[in-house]
Amino acid sequence: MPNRNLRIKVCGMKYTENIEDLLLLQPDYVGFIFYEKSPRFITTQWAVFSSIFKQGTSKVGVFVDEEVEVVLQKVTDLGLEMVQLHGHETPQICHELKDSGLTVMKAFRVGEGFDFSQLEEYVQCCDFFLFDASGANPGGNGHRFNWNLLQGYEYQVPFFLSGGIDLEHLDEIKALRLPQLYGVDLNSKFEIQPGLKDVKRVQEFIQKLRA
Ligand SMILES: O=C(O)c1ccccc1NCC(=O)[C@H](O)[C@H](O)COP(=O)(O)O
Repeated sequence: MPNRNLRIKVCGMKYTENIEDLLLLQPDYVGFIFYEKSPRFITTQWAVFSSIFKQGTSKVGVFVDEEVEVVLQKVTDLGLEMVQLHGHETPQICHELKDSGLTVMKAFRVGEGFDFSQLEEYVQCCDFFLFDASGANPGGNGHRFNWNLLQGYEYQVPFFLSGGIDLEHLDEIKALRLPQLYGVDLNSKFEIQPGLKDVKRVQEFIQKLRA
C-alpha cells in the first residue's frame, strides 16, 4: 500500500497572508518557530494569526531548550495544540509537558551510527517523534539524512519524517515501508525566503502525495 494517508506538517510559517493561503490546502499541522536565532522566528502579532485558523489544522509550537514555564505560557496564550521540542530536552521535561495535557513531539537528528535505543526513555512521554537531519542549526537546515537508517526504529511511537524534503522525494516517500511513519514535515525546500512558503509547490506536493 502506498503512503497516501501521511499527515502533512508545514513548518516555519511567519507571514499572515502566506498562512491564510496555506490553510486553504488544509495541512494537518502548521509549525511556528519560537527560537530567536532562527530566520523563521515568529515576530508577527499572534492575535492576527490565531483568528485565521480553521478546524482540522493543528498549531504546533517549535521550541529549542526553552523553559517549561515559557512553553506553557505560549501554549496558553496562543492556543497551541502540540509542542515540538528541537533541542536537548530530557524525558523529564517531556513528561512535565505531557502531564500538563499537551501533545508532545520530540525531534532527533539522525545520522550514521544513530543509536535508536536512546529513544527508549522517551517512549512514555512523547506522542510523536520527528526524525531530522543534522546541520549547523537545530532545525531547518535543508539537509536530508539516510532514510534507510529508519529501518532500525522499533518502537510504537509514530513519527514524522523531516529534513530537506522536496518535491523530488515524493516517489521515494510513497514507497517507504516504515510502519510507524505518520507524517512528513515540509520546510526550507518550499520557501521563497525563510518563513515565506511557495504555496503552489506545497499544493503540488500534497496533491501528488494523495494521488
Ligand atoms: O526551521 C527552523 O528554522 C528551525 C529552527 C530551530 C529549530 C527547529 C526548526 N525547524 C523545525 C522543523 O520542524 C523543520 O521543518 C525541520 O527541521 C526540517 O527543516 P528542513 O530541513 O528545512 O526541511
